[in-house]
Amino acid sequence: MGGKGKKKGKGPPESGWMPGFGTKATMSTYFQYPTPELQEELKKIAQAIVVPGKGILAADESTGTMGKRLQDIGVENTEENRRKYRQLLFSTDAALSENISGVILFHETLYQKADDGTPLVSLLEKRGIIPGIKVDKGVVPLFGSDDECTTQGLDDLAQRCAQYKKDGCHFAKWRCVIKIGRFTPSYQAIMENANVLARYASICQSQRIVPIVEPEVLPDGEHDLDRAQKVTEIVLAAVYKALSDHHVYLEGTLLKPNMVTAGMACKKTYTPMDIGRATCTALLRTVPAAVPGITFLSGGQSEEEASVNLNAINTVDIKRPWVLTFSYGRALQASVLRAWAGKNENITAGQLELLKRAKANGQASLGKYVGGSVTGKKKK
Ligand SMILES: O=P(O)(O)OC[C@H]1O[C@](O)(COP(=O)(O)O)[C@@H](O)[C@@H]1O
Repeated sequence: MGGKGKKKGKGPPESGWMPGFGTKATMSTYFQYPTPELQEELKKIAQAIVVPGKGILAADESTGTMGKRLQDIGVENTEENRRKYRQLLFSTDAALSENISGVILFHETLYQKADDGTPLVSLLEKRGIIPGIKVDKGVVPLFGSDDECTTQGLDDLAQRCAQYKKDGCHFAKWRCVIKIGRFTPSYQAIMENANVLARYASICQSQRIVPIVEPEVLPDGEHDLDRAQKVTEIVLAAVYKALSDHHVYLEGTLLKPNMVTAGMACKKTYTPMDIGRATCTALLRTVPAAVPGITFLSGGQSEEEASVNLNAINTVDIKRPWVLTFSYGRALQASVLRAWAGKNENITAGQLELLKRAKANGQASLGKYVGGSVTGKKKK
C-alpha cells in the first residue's frame, strides 16, 4: 500500500524520496498518498460494490432523461411521479440485494421520502444496498469542436461530496461522453474528458467517496467493432494516464465503461462472443489490475442483449484481473417502467420485473446466464 512510513506534513519525506526528482531540472513526482485509513475505507467500499454476483442499479437519470423514460409510458414528468417511481424501485423485496450491491441516486431522490415518511435512501440501507450519487452537472459542448463535449460540475464538488457522505452516500458517478465520427474523437476531447474525470475522482477520494469513472464511448454511428475497440482503448489509456497524474488511488475506484460494440448503424453483425472478446481485449490493454471492478453501462442495448453480452464478457477465454459486472440504467428498468405504467395497482408487477433483470445480470456477471431464462423467452 502506497504511502506507509511516509512523514506527515509539508515537503518530501526523508525515506522513499528519490534524489534528483523534484528539482528544477525534473518534474516533481512527490505525492502524499491518502492515509492508510482512507485507503482502507475506499478499498472496502469499492470491493463491497463488486462482490461476486452483484452489480449496480443506475437510477440516477437526471430530470430531463427521466422525462423521456416517463413520456414513453404516458406519465407526466413531475417530482411526485419521479418519487413514486423511485419508491417502487427501492421498496422491491429484500431479495433485490442478492444481485444489487449499490444504487446510484440523482440529487433529488436522496432527499425524497416514501409515502410513510421513510427517507428513500433508508429503504436501500435497510436492504444492505450501498447508496451512491451522480455528482456531475451534465454534458456541455466543447466550443469549436466537431460536436464534441465535456462534463461540468467540478467547482463546488468537494463541498457537495462532503455533504453527500454525511447523508449516506459512499460512492459517486461522473459521466463523460466521447463520440466516434469521421474526425472524432479529437485529441482535445480525449484529453479534456480524461482530465476532468481524474480531477473528479481525486476530489471524491478526498471526501471518502469512491469515484466511479465513466468515460462512455457512444454507440452512435456506422463504425465497426474494430474502430470501437481502438477508440475505447485510446480513451481508456488517456483516462488511466490522467488518473495516475492526479495520484488517484486506483484500488478505491471503479470504472464504468461502454462495452465494445459496433456503431448502431453498422452493417456488419457481430456475436456476443465477438463483443466479449473486443471488450476484454480493450480493457486488458488499458485498465490496471489494481482497479477492483468494472461496472458496464448498458448504452441503449436491450435488456436481454445487455445480459447476454455481459455473460459473454465473463466467459471469453481472455484474462480478467477485475470483477466485470453491471451498472445498468435502461437495461434494468425498461420492463419495470412498462409493467408499472404509472399505476399503483402495477407496483408489484414492476418490482417483479426488476428482480428478474437483476437476477439475470447477477448470473451474467458470473458467466452463468442462460439467455432468455428469466423471462421464459429464449433469445433467437
Ligand atoms: O440523465 P443522464 O445524466 O444523461 O444519465 C444517463 C444515464 O447514463 C448512465 O450512466 C448509464 O445508463 P444506461 O445503462 O441506460 O446507458 C446512467 O447511470 C444514467 O442514468
